[in-house]
Amino acid sequence: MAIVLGPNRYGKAETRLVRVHRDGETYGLVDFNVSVALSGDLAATHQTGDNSGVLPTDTMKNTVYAFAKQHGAGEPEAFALLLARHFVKTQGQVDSAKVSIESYAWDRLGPHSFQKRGDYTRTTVVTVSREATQVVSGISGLVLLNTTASEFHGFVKDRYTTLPESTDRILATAVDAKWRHLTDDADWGSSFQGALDAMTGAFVNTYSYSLQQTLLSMGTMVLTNRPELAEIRLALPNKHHYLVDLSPFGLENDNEVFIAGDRPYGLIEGTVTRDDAAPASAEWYL
Ligand SMILES: O=c1[nH]c(=O)c2[nH]c(=O)[nH]c2[nH]1
Repeated sequence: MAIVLGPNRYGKAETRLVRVHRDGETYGLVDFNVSVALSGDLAATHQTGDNSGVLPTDTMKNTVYAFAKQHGAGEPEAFALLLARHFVKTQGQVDSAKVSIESYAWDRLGPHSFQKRGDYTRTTVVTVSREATQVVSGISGLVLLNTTASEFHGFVKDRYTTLPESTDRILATAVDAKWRHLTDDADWGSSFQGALDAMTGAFVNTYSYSLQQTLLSMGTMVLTNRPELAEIRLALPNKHHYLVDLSPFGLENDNEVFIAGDRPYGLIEGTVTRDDAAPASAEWYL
């Protein structure tokens, strides 16, 4: 009886690629989650640790980003075929390359602005006491992205600061907001839609030097457009998109190829208030 190595494969799973295609004033956006798995003559690394036939998974990730720059990223099938054929063609020890891509859809809001497809959640919390009634409406999971018109620089630099200054970056967030009504009587449906349109419009139209600035402009637009509202609270995660350094491959990256970060993320929170509004009931502050 012998104990033998059975079927095996290896690769880089879930490379998060965001590819911005700049076509004049209009920007395209492709959002992929790419997984590569190679199989072939890989016995040596398992049996003796001889890695002479092992293409590092790190290289697979780099290949995804380099190919996205060189060939663009369009239909996921075409991009997957390109990658899979590359690994089989260039690596003699590889018999088979499996490339899986999840593609996330974004709907266009403007020349460089997008909303992630998929429903947000509309929320409400009503509190009735003997003295007062408070109606709070809100939204969560509204994911917005600007491919440009966002900068972040001039910030504090201490001995731990490594963040490069940016004069052109992706700005993306998942809006989590709650707003309180002045009264218990409104056209709730159009009030919600109006608040949503105001938030989205402000995100799209604000040339941003910080997500904090975008937050205030979103809150201000909501209160300006919706006289029935007293106050809005916004929690905006900064969904970071990191520019990939393609210089080791002799490629420029003019804000075209990004790693979509997961965590940690910046979290920017703030309240915007109509200063003559009656104070909220206690629940608002809990
Ligand atoms: O808009 C931003 N605000 C920040 O406070 C911050 N901090 C950071 O690292 N990146 C950003 N971006």
